[in-house]
Amino acid sequence: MNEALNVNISEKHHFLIPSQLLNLNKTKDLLTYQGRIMASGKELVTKINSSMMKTSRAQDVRKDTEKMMKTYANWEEFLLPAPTSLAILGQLVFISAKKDFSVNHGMKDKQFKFIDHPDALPSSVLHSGVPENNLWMLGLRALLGIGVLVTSRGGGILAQKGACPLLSGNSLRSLECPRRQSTMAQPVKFLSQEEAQRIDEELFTEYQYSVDQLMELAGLSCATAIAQAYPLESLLKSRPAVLVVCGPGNNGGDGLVCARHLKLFGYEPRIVYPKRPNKPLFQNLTVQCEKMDIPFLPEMPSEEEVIDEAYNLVVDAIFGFSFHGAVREPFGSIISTLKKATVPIASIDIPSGWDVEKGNADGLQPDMLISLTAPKKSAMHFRGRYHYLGGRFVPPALEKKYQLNLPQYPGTDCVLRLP
Ligand SMILES: NC(=O)C1=CN([C@@H]2O[C@H](COP(=O)(O)OP(=O)(O)OC[C@H]3O[C@@H](n4cnc5c(N)ncnc54)[C@H](O)[C@@H]3O)[C@@H](O)[C@H]2O)[C@@H](O)CC1
Ligand SMILES: [K+]
Repeated sequence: MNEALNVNISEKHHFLIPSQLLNLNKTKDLLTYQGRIMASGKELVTKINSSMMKTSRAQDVRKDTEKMMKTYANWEEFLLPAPTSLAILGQLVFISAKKDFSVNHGMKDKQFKFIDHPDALPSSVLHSGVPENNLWMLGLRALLGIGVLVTSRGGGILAQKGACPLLSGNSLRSLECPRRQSTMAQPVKFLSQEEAQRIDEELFTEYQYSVDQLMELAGLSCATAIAQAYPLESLLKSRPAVLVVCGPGNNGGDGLVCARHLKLFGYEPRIVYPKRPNKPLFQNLTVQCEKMDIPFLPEMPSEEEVIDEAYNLVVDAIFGFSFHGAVREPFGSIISTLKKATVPIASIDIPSGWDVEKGNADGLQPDMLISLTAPKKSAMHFRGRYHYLGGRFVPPALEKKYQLNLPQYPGTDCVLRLP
């Protein structure tokens, strides 16, 4: 068997299975995708056989395997501009794309072209119907805790454990994952409150950064991550309104910067800023927002229904890693209202009101968390959909000193989605 197969697993995603790892005669088992896609062996064999016999023209493919393969394209054309591809054992395993493609059309000798990049092994996984492969993969997955990464054009990673962060890029460069092996062995560090504060201090004193500098990068990361997770076109309300609730410290400052960038990205932020520090940094950030026509609300809407009706998202920039003790007013009431709201909440650095290390099971349960610099211990209790890392400004020497084991950000991106 020397043909690669393209097997549809959902409306949007396709698996590409290289020939050497798939033996149709032995295909008895299941094709699975993280427990979501299941095709019984017999059914799978039938589908695969039917697709293999009808791959000479795209129309045939479309006609006979409508759900399996749609319009054709040379798969190589899609590697650079469109989907993310994965490699395993030095071979391309699958391509996922919103666009349709075919691997059998126009390829020399109908051979599948391998991409030699064994480093990508830990970040991808093959699910084939071959029992031996299944066993092998089960063992490998158990060993490495790896999962499948499926990405789609222009979209973010669809949440897979152990997925190579670089693979969120959409070019062949994304197959390179130079720091992955070390991060597999040493996962990203979750900081204690004291460590977070020491790193913060060191950045300003030893490394001579100004707060404005890092806050700008932190706020930009937050806006970028939000735009990735909640793209404008996905918002349910007709206006892309976002409520940004800012607290009295630097976390609140991150919120102001985030609001400014969200506005530049096309969102309509509105800010609640009840306790404004009397410092030039925060005053300047406030003026910048005002001059960009970002409204400051006179007070927090006290009813959650109002928030749910008017906003697509709430950015929680109330407290960060210096929070401690019981929440004082007016933030106690604000957090209570947010707890009752149903719109997604994106928390900057720490869900406000959470103990920095222990979290808070009865507190806010945000849909998104953007950890800055490195996640704090409380992030282990985060149960929302999107956990991003932002604040790509840590000097390597500082990273090394605190053994942060930060994962590699993709290309020039300032954010990275964590598993
Ligand atoms: N070091 C870093 O990596 C960076 C950190 N940044 C941000 O800075 C944050 C830390 O900022 P801060 O140290 O100013 O602290 P926070 O923003 O976490 O909050 C401190 C403020 O909250 C108040 N507060 C604390 N506990 C309270 C309670 N129980 N009830 C009511 N008010 C309470 C304090 O009085 C103080 O005004 C980080 O979480 C992050 O968001 C970024 O701005 C820049 C880079
Ligand atoms: K926060």
